[in-house]
Amino acid sequence: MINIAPVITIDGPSGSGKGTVAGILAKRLGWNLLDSGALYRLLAFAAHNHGVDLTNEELLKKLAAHLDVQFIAATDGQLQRIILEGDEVSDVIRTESVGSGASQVAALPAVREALLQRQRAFQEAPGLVADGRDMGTVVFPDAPLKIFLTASAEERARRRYLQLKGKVEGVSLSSLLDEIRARDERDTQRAVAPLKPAADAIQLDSTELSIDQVLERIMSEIAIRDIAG
Ligand SMILES: Nc1ncnc2c1ncn2[C@@H]1O[C@H](COP(=O)(O)OP(=O)(O)O)[C@@H](O)[C@H]1O
Ligand SMILES: Nc1ccn([C@H]2C[C@H](O)[C@@H](COP(=O)(O)OP(=O)(O)O)O2)c(=O)n1
Repeated sequence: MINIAPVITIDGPSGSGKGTVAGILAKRLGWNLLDSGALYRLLAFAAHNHGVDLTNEELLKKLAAHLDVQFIAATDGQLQRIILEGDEVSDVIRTESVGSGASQVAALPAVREALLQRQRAFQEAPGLVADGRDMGTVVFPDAPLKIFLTASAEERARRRYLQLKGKVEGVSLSSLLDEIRARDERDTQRAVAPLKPAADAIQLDSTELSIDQVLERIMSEIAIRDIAG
């Protein structure tokens, strides 16, 4: 049977605002949410716990195929919760070191293949908002609305700094900028499903836009296409 639940994809580099915007949109529309980056982060985190090297493609593929994870949807007053092998890991997977590990395992073709069906299974009625790097190019190529969200590396590092300051010890703006640039490089240069806009994506530079302004632009694209009923 053809899956007719519409998908809105939001791809882009780290700190461009994908996760924030996708979460608000999903809530506003009453749609499902796929944070695909969380899957790569969970895999890197699980690999660390199980002593699996981040270059061992064969073992990582098996781990990805059997990843025991539960996404508990956000409710009013509570953010989305992520449970890995019975433990709540929602916060611990958000560090830049797990992000860097995620970017490493994400470059392995067998890992991406193992996670593909798991991601597509999120496409359920009434619709799906999916954020990541290859949502519009590979995972949901038929999505009726694809957004490619960017911002300058300096602005993205500044946002991450404000987000982590006070929560994580020893964060510095200059090291965050270095880490963001290294991740951009790896994610755009890899051979499989690199970070790039789909040919039919709408590109949105959020460097000078507030979160509300980004949402307003996307809502007007949704209205033009009449995809949210
Ligand atoms: N347009 C924006 N202007 C200012 N801050 C933003 C904007 N978009 C997102 N942010 C903030 O930047 C940080 C990173 O956003 P996030 O959604 O996690 O980015 P991504 O998922 O692309 O890595 C968050 O603290 C978020 O509140
Ligand atoms: N669809 C996706 C999502 C994430 N990845 C990889 C590449 C990213 O650097 C890491 C982490 O992604 P995540 O979206 O959680 O990272 P940011 O919140 O943008 O910093 O995973 C991917 O290759 N494909």
